[in-house]
Amino acid sequence: MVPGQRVGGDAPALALRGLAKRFGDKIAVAGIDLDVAAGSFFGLLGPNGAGKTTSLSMAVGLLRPDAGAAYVQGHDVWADPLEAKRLLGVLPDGVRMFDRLNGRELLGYTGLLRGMAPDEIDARARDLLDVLGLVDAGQTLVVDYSAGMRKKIGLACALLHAPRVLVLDEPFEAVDPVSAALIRDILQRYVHGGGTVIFSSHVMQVVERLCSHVAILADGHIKTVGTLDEVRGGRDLEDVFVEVVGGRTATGQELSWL
Ligand SMILES: Nc1ncnc2c1ncn2[C@@H]1O[C@H](COP(=O)(O)OP(=O)(O)OP(=O)(O)O)[C@@H](O)[C@H]1O
Repeated sequence: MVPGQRVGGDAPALALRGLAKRFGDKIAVAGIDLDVAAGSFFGLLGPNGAGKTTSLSMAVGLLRPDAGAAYVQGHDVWADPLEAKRLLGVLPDGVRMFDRLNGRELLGYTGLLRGMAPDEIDARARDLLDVLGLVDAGQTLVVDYSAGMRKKIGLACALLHAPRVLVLDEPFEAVDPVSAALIRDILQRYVHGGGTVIFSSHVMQVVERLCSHVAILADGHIKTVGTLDEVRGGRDLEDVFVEVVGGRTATGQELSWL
């Protein structure tokens, strides 16, 4: 039995074992191993095209890996999807929503798919729309939402069934600062209450402020992983990130014609 398959209280919230994906000649994810302990606030960092979305999509059962496995509290996401997905709340990036529903209907539909009772769905939907500042948008079709509003209704859908593990792809992208502060607060309270959050981001300040643990992904490989302090090593996270991913620095000569 591999460690990720341990079921029970001491199982990692999320364990990835040799997860790999290729698109044609492009190796998007090169066989990654990762353990996220329950109760962690885990930030997945990486430059554009590093493989973050591909990794998270495979980890939550949205994209079938070419090789490897993913376990949520010991339940194999692909072999035992019902139990794994019961524990999971997911905010995917770029996955089409049922956007011809309004916000309230989308939450209602999500709750019914989750097997929740209609009264409970109504009460929680009301709370979530209120907290996320979407009450007025409750009657608006999701197709007419702004990018930030779509993120927020997606987050509401992920939270609705009170999952134990949240996997959020770029939850702060396109969200205004007031909403971002609110989402940070909700997620911090969720982790203090024993939940686990794994999220991808490009925003170092958010990761430094929130995360207990960090991994940096580049070219489909995990380059470094550990507690925030271990990864930072007493430096700015941004400096570590640029060094780890091999970023170029400006010479001042770029686009001289501009
Ligand atoms: N459906 C697909 N078909 C072909 N190539 C893909 C597909 N999805 C992802 N890729 C490629 O796989 C690599 C990893 O993409 P991925 O979206 O996982 O990166 P990312 O780290 O999430 O990037 P970003 O920060 O820009 O969102 C990229 O080179 C991308 O072009």
